[in-house]
Amino acid sequence: MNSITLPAPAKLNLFLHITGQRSDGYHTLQTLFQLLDFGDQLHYQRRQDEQITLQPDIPGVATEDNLIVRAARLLQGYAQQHRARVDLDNPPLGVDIHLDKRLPMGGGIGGGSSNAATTLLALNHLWGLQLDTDTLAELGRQLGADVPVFIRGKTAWAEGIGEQLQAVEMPEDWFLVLTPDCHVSTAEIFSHKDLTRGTSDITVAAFLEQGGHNDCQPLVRNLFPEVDSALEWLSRYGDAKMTGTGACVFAPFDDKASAEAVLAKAPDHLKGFVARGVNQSEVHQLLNR
Ligand SMILES: C[C@](O)(CO)[C@H](O)COP(=O)(O)OP(=O)(O)OC[C@H]1O[C@@H](n2ccc(N)nc2=O)[C@H](O)[C@@H]1O
Ligand SMILES: Nc1ncnc2c1ncn2[C@@H]1O[C@H](COP(=O)(O)OP(=O)(O)OP(=O)(O)O)[C@@H](O)[C@H]1O
Repeated sequence: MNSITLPAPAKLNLFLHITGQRSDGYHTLQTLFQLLDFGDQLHYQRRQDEQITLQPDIPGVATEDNLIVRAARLLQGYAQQHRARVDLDNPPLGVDIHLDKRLPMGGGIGGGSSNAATTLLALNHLWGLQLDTDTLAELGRQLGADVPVFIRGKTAWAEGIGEQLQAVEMPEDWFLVLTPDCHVSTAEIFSHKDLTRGTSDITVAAFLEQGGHNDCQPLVRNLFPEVDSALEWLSRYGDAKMTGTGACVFAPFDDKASAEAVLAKAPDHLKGFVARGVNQSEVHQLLNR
């Protein structure tokens, strides 16, 4: 196989409870990662040398820092180390990558993390590495706390720092996601003195019955008026919440038409998209074919 095209789906955090902080600074949390059927698109073309290229650049993100390039380099290094001992005649591990970016950055919908996960999955396939899911998830974890859920490709309950995952079947609701025009830094929110860090653990059953909240939401609302006004507007039509550390906000709807009807009413400055919640990522469905 010489080329492959795969999506990089977005996720929503249906709730996000911060339950504590570890000695390394990372926060322990509970969340429900809901995968969506909407995202970026990536195309991978094998090269006959060991170079890794990415087009087009993301404005404001240096190529070396791009999670797509970092994921490709990490996998290349891992494969070179582990393959060399087995077979020196392997074809070169190089690739030209093309990115069609649709997801807003810093939106709390996991765009960068999903790009990284799709890249690990795609190159494992394209380069014929046959690494198992646990190995890919561990490589992904080194790139970001949100990468493993996209590697496993299932809507999931998460604990720990977000890496302990348990698949959960959710009703495949439709969501209206609004993308306020501001960029929220995850690191800034997690290091803020006013973040609530002591929410008690709940069970999956308790969440399914009573729901949950997002501990980052009050803080982000205070810091970013754009998020505050998006939440206020969407609350008129549904159960509006923020995802992750923001900036995106969302509400569930029974069907696509209802979600689209609300989006059509949004004031000009409020952009967004309608997507369906899925229990399995489209990436895995395509790779399994
Ligand atoms: C808040 C969530 O979006 C929920 O889905 C994620 O847990 C964030 O995951 P992510 O964007 O992949 O985060 P990373 O890139 O690993 O970390 C960004 C920064 O957020 C902080 N961070 C992240 C995850 C976590 N459980 N505790 C943290 O304190 C760390 O300061 C870290 O430097
Ligand atoms: N391929 C990429 N796509 C998006 N962002 C990237 C990428 N590579 C690096 N980044 C950097 O990562 C930052 C976070 O991007 P991302 O879109 O994952 O945010 P997010 O949606 O808030 O993610 P999360 O929900 O995982 O916190 C961006 O601001 C950008 O600087």
